[in-house]
Amino acid sequence: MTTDKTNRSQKSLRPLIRLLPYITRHKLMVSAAVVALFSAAIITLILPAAVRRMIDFGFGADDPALVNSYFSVLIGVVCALALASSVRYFLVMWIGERVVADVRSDVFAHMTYLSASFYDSAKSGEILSRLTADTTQIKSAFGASASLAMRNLIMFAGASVMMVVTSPRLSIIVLAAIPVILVPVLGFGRQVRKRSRFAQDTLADASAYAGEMLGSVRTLQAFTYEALSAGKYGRAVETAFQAARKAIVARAALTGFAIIVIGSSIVAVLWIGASDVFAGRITGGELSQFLLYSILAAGSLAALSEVWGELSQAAGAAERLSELLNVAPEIAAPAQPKTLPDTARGEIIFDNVSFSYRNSSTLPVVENFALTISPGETVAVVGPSGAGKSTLFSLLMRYYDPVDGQIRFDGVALPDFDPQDLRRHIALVPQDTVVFGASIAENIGYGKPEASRAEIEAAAKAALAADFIEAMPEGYDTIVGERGITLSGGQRQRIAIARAVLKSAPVLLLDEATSALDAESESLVQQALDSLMKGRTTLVIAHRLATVLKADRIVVMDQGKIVESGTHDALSKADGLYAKLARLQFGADKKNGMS
Ligand SMILES: Nc1ncnc2c1ncn2[C@@H]1O[C@H](COP(=O)(O)OP(=O)(O)OP(=O)(O)O)[C@@H](O)[C@H]1O
Repeated sequence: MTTDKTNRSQKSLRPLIRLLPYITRHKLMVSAAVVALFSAAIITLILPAAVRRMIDFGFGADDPALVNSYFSVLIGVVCALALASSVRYFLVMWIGERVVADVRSDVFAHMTYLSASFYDSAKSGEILSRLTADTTQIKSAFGASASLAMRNLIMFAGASVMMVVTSPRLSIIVLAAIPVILVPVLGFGRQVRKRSRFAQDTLADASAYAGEMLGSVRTLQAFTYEALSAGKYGRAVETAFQAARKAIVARAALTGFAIIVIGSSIVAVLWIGASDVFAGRITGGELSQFLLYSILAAGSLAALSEVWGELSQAAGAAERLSELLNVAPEIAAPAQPKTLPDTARGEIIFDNVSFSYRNSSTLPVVENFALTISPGETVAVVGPSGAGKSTLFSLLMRYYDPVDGQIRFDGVALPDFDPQDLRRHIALVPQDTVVFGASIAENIGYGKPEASRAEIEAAAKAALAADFIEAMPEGYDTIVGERGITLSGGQRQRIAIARAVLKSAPVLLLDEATSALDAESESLVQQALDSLMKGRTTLVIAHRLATVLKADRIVVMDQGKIVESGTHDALSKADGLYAKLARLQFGADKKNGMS
């Protein structure tokens, strides 16, 4: 997604066009900024003409009164310039900040809708880097650079016209130098663009690595991997530095080159101009005026060459953000989605479903899977690791669509629903509960965003979590997760159960924890689950004998297929895969398994 595209479409500033809608949204501010830009440029262009008149008619005619009146007008001009410039600065920076804020929110919002298959191959650190580093580049482009470019373009055009008006002869010398400057500038610009995109890509890769490492810092320390990972990150940052260095070298060379060409043509103009004054072809004032205009024109051109580099960098950043915005969610709502009533029954049918993950080998992970789960029924799925049990859940939640066959919820095929509507009717209690860096109340509230505090507390009670929550320093307002209190495995699970209670969905997907909870936590979790499962269609990936004993039916999966199904007693007698698994996983007899 990154470096492989490094060399693609770097020839233009075209990616910036994608950002135009973000700018045109603020028409008033943009028009005001353009007015301020033009005013500041025009006022600056008046100055050399005023200087010439002062020299020729004030000093030349030995008229101090005229010089005095010029100076007082000049103070007024300076004030007007100051006002126009500060208004321009404010408006232009405002637009830059606004555009970046809008782009950031849009990219993040878009990312939250992308499908599981996108995240199977994407790196979250890299996306974060795009959200922060790339948008910052765009800010500087739309804030400073775009306004500089416009101001300098206006100045360059105005100053060039005024140069020709002042002295066509001298103008020819200056204008002849322009192609000599522009051609290499464009060449260098391309180099800068290519190299800075490479630097940004490398940095994004390094950020992805840092994010992954810091996210699992305990594992990193457990394997004494500190020095190795620091070295790896250091090398990645070094590569980014080297890439940035190359971009800087190209820009430095560009700046030096521009100054030499521009400086020499100014000296040449002065030289020839001086002899013209001696020969009486122009006045001293005209030469000063011409010189000031050519300095303005040259200054604008030099600034433009720098701005070109910055805009090119921003184009790279915009291109990378466009890539993200162009990824369409694979799982989307149909044009006319069917809706599930609040009283949905919760009947689930897997109709000869086959599925394989696109990013791994083409071997089917689920194959011809056929299962009907009646409303209110509890089905336990057991099977060896990698059999495809969790994949069933992913298919039912519609993170992925089957390659073949169909899954139906209350008789309607899943793609006929809006995925959000479908997911609102399924409560998932995962094996590893994710606890967010927020208060306990907010964490439980994930089950139902509009839930009241009383509902949240009732859900916690039903999940047998109220006691440990109330014992915490700030009760339901205690911050947990990142930078807060870390919860134990059993506590996390009860938070997940509370979420599911709050959600009160007709279908419950339960992925039992494999990690051994202590006997007390386990019995609390089990009790909480028992009351949650009542009256709901439940599909449970079972790791405990207690669960399989309670299930209405047990389905045994191996290599994506159902190999056996029935009750515990019937399957134990059959002496197939279940009997083997039961001996290994749940212990040889019921007593062991229940403990
Ligand atoms: N996101 C994914 N991308 C590619 N392959 C995947 C993905 N998730 C799972 N797999 C593969 O699909 C197969 C089935 O995985 P799944 O997680 O469904 O098995 P499971 O029965 O739940 O295993 P366990 O009991 O160990 O959790 C495995 O071979 C796994 O490597």
